[in-house]
This record gives sequence, C-alpha cells and structure tokens, in this order.
Amino acid sequence: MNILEVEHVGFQADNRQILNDINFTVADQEVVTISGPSGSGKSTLVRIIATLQSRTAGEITYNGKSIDSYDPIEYRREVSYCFQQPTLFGDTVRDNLKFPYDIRNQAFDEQHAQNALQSVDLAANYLDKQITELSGGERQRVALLRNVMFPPRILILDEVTAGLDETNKHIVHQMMQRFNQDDKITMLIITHDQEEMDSAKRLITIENGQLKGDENRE
Ligand SMILES: Nc1ncnc2c1ncn2[C@@H]1O[C@H](COP(=O)(O)OP(=O)(O)OP(=O)(O)O)[C@@H](O)[C@H]1O
Repeated sequence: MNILEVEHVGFQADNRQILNDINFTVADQEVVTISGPSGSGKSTLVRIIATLQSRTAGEITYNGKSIDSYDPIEYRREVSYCFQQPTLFGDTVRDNLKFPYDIRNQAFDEQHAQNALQSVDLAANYLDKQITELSGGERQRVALLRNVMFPPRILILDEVTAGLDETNKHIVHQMMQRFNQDDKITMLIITHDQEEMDSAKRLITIENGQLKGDENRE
C-alpha cells in the first residue's frame, strides 16, 4: 500500500519555478533517501509534504486522502519533520521529552523517556540536564527522540546528520534503523552525505526543481 502519493507537484515563488511536476509514491514502511545539489528544491519538497509550506500545483495523498483534507495538527502528528538545526525548547531535556505528552493531555511516562535516552547512549539522568549543556550531537538525539515519543507514520529527516561527528552520526544512523524496523515508521531522508547515499535502498535525485532519478537498489 502507498502511504504517500506525490502527483504533479509544483511550487512557484517570485515568478520562479522552484519545483516542477514532481511525481513519486512511497510504500508504507519504505525508507526513501532524497539527494541533489544545494538549492535544487529538496527542503521545499519535504516541507510541502509536511504541510509546513503550500504547493502551487499538483496533489499529495497521504493514507488514501488528500493532505488538504486532514486537520493540520493531527496531520503533523502523523507526518513529522525534523530539521538539521534541532530546535529544543524550555530549560531541560525533560521539558522536551514531556512536550509530546503535554500536547496530548497525557501523563509523562518517565520510564519510557529514560529508556529512550538510554537507547541513544544518553544516561537516564540526562532528563534533568539543561539543554544549554548539551553538545550538538546530543541536541540532535534529543530532538529526534522528541519526534518519536509517539511514533509518527512518516518521519521526514532534513539533513539531520549534517555537521555531526562520526560517533554521533553512527548513533543517529542506528536510531533511524530502529525507527524504521521497530516502530515501523516510513522515512524520507534528505542528505548530502555520500555514505548515506551509497547505502540508500531507494535514492531519489532532485535537480533544478525536477525529479531527475528514482533508483531502487534492493
Ligand atoms: N517561499 C519561497 N520563496 C522564494 N524562494 C524560495 C521559497 N522557498 C524556497 N525558495 C528557493 O527555492 C530554492 C530551493 O530551496 P530549498 O531549500 O528547497 O533547496 P535544497 O535543495 O533543500 O537546498 P540545500 O541542500 O542547500 O538545503 C532556493 O533557491 C530557495 O531560495
């Protein structure tokens, strides 16, 4: 079953065609890597899919229905977008991992949060760590965890490993694998990283606002 269908999607701004006639479908639980030169329109495309930006042409179907027909808050719980610069809020790691519970009016599951931290090589007592004391890699791990405390159906990762050292990159790669295999999350991964492109099961290439390649390597 296709969880996502992108049909003839375009985006025009300031008389410039930034995306033009993009077509592809994504199967449930598939991992799709998206690459292409800087400025080619990759972020614009996934931001449109995440409903953070509107398209100017075409149609997108999520789980059998137009993305326009969903309640925006519900939709963003199911299709979650994570950016290269992790945005953390509040004062502590707890404030961030508790947030998904707060917006759902649910009691914070401290044990679940501690287990989640330990699964990404962060000690359970990191819950009370000030976010100003975290390294870049630790910030990214906490931001990713916040996005999956309640697993979305689709997780969009926009260059989340850019700027991370090898150790942190490796931990984030393991997180991605678990999100897909254990939590059954469909993933769209934007990357410039050669290793991530080489190991991609399916690689979509965007150039100059157009889909130039869609290669299945399985
Ligand atoms: N709302 C907008 N109005 C005007 N121009 C825009 C808008 N959104 C994106 N652009 C332009 O569209 C082009 C594509 O941007 P986008 O961020 O999607 O590229 P990208 O492929 O993700 O690049 P990078 O790999 O550097 O992140 C850029 O030139 C950008 O300035």
